[in-house]
Amino acid sequence: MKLLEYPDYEMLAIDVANTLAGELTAALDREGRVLLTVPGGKTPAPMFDVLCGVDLDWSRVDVMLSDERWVPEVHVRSNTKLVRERLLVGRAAKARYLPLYAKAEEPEKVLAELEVCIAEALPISILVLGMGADMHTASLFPGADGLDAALADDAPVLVPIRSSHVEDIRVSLSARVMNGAISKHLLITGEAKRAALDRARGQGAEQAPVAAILDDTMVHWAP
Ligand SMILES: O=C1O[C@H](COP(=O)(O)O)[C@@H](O)[C@H](O)[C@H]1O
Repeated sequence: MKLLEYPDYEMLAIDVANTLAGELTAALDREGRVLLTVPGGKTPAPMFDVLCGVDLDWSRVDVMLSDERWVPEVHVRSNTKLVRERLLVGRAAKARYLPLYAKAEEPEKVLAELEVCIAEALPISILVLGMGADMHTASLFPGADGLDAALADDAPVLVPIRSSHVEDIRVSLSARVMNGAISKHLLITGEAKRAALDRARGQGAEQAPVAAILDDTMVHWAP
C-alpha cells in the first residue's frame, strides 16, 4: 500500500476526485464500459460532490457500492440514498447504477438475482473503499457472521454479513472481487482511523478485515 497525506479533508476530496476522473477517463479510452465501485458511510460525500461534476462519458460508467445496508433505498441509513443524492447527480446522473439491494426480508432471497447484474459488469475498474475505526472495510466487520465466506479464496461475488455491532444486515462484495479491481483506493479521515490502519497492517484479515485489501492500494488520509 502507499499512503498519501493531505492537510485537510477538502484537499483530499478534490485531489481524490481528480485522480478518479483521470483513471475513469483512461479506462474509458481502453474499454466500452467501466465499473466504478464506491463506499457508503459518511466519508465519501464531499468527494462525490466534486466527482459528479467531472466532464467524462458517464453514460459508459457503471456505479455500484462496495456494500449495502439491508434497508430500502429511501432509508436514512441506505448507502444507495447517499450515492443517488451526492454522486449520481449533475454530469454523473448519466451513469448506470447497479444496486446491491432489492425488496426482500433477507438478502439470501434475492442475492442470486443481484449477483447476475454485478457479475456481468466485473471486473471492477476503480475501487474506492472506506474504513471504520474498528478496521472494517465495506461491510467486512471483525467477528461478523459471513466474514470467513467473504475472505475465502473462492468467495462468491456478494456475501450477506451479520454483525452484532451494527443495526442492519449487510451485503458486501467479497475480498476476492474487490482485489480483482485494476485500481484500489482507501479513504480515511482522523487520528483514530489512522491508528487503526497502522494496527491493521500487523494483523490478519480475520481480526482486521481491511488488511485483506491493502496490497497495491492507495490510502488517502486527512486529519
Ligand atoms: O458502514 C459502513 O462503514 C464504512 C465506513 O463509514 P464512515 O461513515 O466511517 O466513512 C463504509 O466505508 C461502508 O461503506 C459503510 O457501509
